[in-house]
Amino acid sequence: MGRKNRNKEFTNLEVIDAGAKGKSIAKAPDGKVIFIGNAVPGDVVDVQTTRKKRAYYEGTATKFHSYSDKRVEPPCIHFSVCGGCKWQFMVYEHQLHYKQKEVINNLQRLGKVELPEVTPILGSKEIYFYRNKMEFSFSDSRWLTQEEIQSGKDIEDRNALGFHIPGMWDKILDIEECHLQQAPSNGIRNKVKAFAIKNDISFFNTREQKGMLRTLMIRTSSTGEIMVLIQFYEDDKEKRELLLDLVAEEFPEITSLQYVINSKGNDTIYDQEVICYKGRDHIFEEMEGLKFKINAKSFYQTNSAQAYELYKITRDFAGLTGDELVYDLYTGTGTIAQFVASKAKKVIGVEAVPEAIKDAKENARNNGIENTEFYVGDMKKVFTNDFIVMHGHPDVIITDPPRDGMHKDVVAQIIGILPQRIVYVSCNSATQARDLALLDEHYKVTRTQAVDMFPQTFHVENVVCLERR
Ligand SMILES: C[S@@+](CC[C@H](N)C(=O)[O-])C[C@H]1O[C@@H](n2cnc3c(N)ncnc32)[C@H](O)[C@@H]1O
Repeated sequence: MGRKNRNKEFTNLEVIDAGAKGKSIAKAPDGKVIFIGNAVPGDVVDVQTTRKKRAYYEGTATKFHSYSDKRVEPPCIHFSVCGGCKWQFMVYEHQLHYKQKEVINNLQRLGKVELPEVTPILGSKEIYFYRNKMEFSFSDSRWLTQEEIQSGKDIEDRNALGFHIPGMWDKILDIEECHLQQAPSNGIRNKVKAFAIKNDISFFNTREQKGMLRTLMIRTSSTGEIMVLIQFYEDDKEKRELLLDLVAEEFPEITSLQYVINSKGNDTIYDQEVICYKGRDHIFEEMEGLKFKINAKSFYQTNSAQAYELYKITRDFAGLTGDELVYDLYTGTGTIAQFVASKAKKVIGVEAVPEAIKDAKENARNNGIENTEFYVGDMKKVFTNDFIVMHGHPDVIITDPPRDGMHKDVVAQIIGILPQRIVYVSCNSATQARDLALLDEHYKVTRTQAVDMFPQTFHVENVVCLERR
């Protein structure tokens, strides 16, 4: 016996807001909220629910009675299928409005934060082609469009080089043109695919775990350098070198051509040997005369221009006079630490990834910075009383944790040592709000500034300055 379809249909609903995870919001006649993925605030739609929870529904707009004036025609041909730029159909100013609203909402509702005057969110000058790093996956089972399926034809070309279909680990959407990374990113990706097909180099099959080509990573930098890394699963030296030579010949502007042979189950390269085939094994990014060496495994903020803005705000909020001992928690490759170093007495960076700390030390040395020190380890284990005794009591803590926010022991440790000022940089204002609530007894939020690093998505960065009460 088939399961009863519990999905509901609602007609003529006005979409009233956009909320968490980028979904738009309407109210059902029973008063519950409906989260809708394919509508913009201001649209009037019929909705088919796809999921029912105690407090809300999830659904899809099936018919549009009228379109919102917040809509814009998405420039990308892959828009409706690709999960990458979910807000491409919304005018950029409105994207910014909803991002700012989300941050304020989280800080006030989840963090119970008493907010100072909120300055407007800092939008990105470039709203397309702003990313400096993209990763594409190869697959021999390309995602088929509705038209292809309905045509009933036998489809021979199933090779794809592109992005995972949201929620489907084994299906890749073939990408012809992506609007996220500047040239020659699209050219390189399309040529790599064409060369591989022409020379019969097999694409990866996720289910059967076979095939040669696995992933392609392209990194570009503001200095004009380009890194290309091809990850192979099975290896065939002759074919591998043929492909790499074709790419090098076609794109002489590539300054770093590398590869990995990775026959393990997952395709992360962090525990793999990266082999440099042509050029250098790194590229450089530059900011205010500081140079940051980036290798294939290095973390670097993916929107370089907005990262510069974010770091300037962070430095400004830190209010340094040259006398302060600063801790830069979750320092990554030490970019913030080096960016503020000339304004502080000393900066101490802590980070879990050993390679990042190695880069941080090397970059600081190459930049002639002598007042930074970097330490590796899990924050809650490294950032202890003994560490403070050894390295000194911080006047200012800058913290830039991953999406999960700070571990509660790290927050407790900050409360234990009570620095005068904290600058909290966050890519997830919900976890930031949770941590601010824990700090509230001792700290007052004096400044807050949202920064848009990822136009066309619902993601937003937020910087908060906290002063001791
Ligand atoms: C958002 S990034 C910040 C990077 C850096 N501030 C920047 O702007 O380039 C967060 C960093 O926290 C590190 N991290 C994550 N969990 C950690 C932990 N438990 N202990 C220490 N570092 C951690 C990550 O490796 C990553 O480099």
